[in-house]
Amino acid sequence: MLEGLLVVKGLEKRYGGKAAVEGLSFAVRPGEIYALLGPNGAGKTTTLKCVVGLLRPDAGDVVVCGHSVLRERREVLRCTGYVPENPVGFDYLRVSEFLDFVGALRRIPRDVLSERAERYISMFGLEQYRDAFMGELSRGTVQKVLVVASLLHEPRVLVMDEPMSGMDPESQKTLKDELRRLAGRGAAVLLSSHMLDVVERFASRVGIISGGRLIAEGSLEDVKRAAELGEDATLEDVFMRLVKGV
Ligand SMILES: Nc1ncnc2c1ncn2[C@@H]1O[C@H](COP(=O)(O)OP(=O)(O)OP(=O)(O)O)[C@@H](O)[C@H]1O
Repeated sequence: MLEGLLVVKGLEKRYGGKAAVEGLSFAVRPGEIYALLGPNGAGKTTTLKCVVGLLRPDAGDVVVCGHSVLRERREVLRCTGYVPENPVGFDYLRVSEFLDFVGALRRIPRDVLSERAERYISMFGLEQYRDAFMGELSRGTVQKVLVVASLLHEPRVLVMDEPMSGMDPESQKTLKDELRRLAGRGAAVLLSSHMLDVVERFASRVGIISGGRLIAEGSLEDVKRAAELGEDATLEDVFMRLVKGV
């Protein structure tokens, strides 16, 4: 039986008649950074949207912090921080207003919110953007603000869809360090990524999906073995072998 802070059980999602995700099961345990990998259209975003209840699965369920996303989405959202693939709206809010808004939504006491927001603003070098409108920020800067917003309520579970895309190397490092720190304190991190070289050094486990199905899972060593590759193989070699058959 799968156990973890986040458990995906027999997930299936269809668009029209076509399955985007089929029979997908995996778990992310406390302290783990789990990277979902796969080619374009493999079903990563669909999976993450099902995890946070943005999409309703056609079969299966996701249990986060012991709560079913089908029946207890509110509880799931309470213990989860989510970074979507594409930024959503809020162009008319200043960065500080957006973070206040998220803090209010999360019912974070004002003084706590202000201390946490300031810590993250300084960590991600966002000081000069406090008064900028979300709509006038560069893509990478919006990404940093969305990451900060997802961390404000100190969630036990983090679900991040390509969180490093568009971020400069310094911010990528900051984010990796912070996610490692949070995982070290018992958080479960689920992220999708195309950055195999980053994931190789960063993730505790990977799940490789193709055509909506999990084709390999485990530590780097595990997936190398699954791909029948030697010690020197990289995650890119594993990916190419398992996904492309080369
Ligand atoms: N709203 C939608 N309507 C119809 N089909 C969709 C919709 N969203 C996704 N799909 C299809 O579902 C499949 C999985 O898409 P998904 O976005 O989950 O893949 P992904 O692994 O996140 O891809 P990428 O790496 O390109 O972000 C694809 O075939 C895609 O075309």
